[in-house]
Amino acid sequence: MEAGDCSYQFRIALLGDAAVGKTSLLRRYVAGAPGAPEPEPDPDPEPTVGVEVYRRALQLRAGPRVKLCITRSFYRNVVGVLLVFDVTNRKSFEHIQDWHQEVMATQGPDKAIFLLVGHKSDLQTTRCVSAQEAEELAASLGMAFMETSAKSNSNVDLAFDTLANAIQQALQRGDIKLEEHWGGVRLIHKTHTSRSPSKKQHPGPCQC
Ligand SMILES: Nc1nc2c(ncn2[C@@H]2O[C@H](COP(=O)(O)OP(=O)(O)OP(=O)(O)O)[C@@H](O)[C@H]2O)c(=O)[nH]1
Repeated sequence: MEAGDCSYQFRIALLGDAAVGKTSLLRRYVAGAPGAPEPEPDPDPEPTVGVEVYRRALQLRAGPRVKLCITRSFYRNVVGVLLVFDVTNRKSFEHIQDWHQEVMATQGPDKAIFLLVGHKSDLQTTRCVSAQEAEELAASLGMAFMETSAKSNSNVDLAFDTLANAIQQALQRGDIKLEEHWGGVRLIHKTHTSRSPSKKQHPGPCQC
């Protein structure tokens, strides 16, 4: 596959307890796209209802471009999951394994790449989950760990970039496979998308 000939579409979900900051993280990431304004996290946003899809394109290190379709609640047919806890909320950390198991039970093992995210890293004085224990949990679940803050815009782009590049590497290794009826990953051949794409090889535009 030539990097310039095609691009990917990855479906990604952010999962975690209420109020850990999923919506703020997503909004910060999408607002960080070139040309977009950068809002402050909403100090008291309404709890999110329904499935909102956020989109942002990025360039993978290996060459291809990818469009991320990101939700904060829907986790069937996703290839990547950010498991988010709040570093100042111990319960949200303890629930991470439940979120992980729920994804595995919903779509089967070896279908998704995970990244553990300790969010609100700007709140150092009220932190109650150490980076070390989060690293240990991540290692035990076979995933990487990163701390982020939407408020101070720390590691927000890096978290999504890390997940997207890990997905691409898993695809290259064959650990994750393109499947015709699975929306987690789509491959879009740029030179063919505008004229009669074959269903198998050219799955078409974003449908997330
Ligand atoms: N200090 C700090 N506060 C944050 C950060 N991100 C979000 N918050 C605050 O945390 C609260 C919850 O943020 P949301 O983004 O609504 O969290 P959520 O996980 O989407 O919540 P639900 O919709 O209930 O699932 C809000 O008051 C945000 O302003 C951050 O990085 N640092």
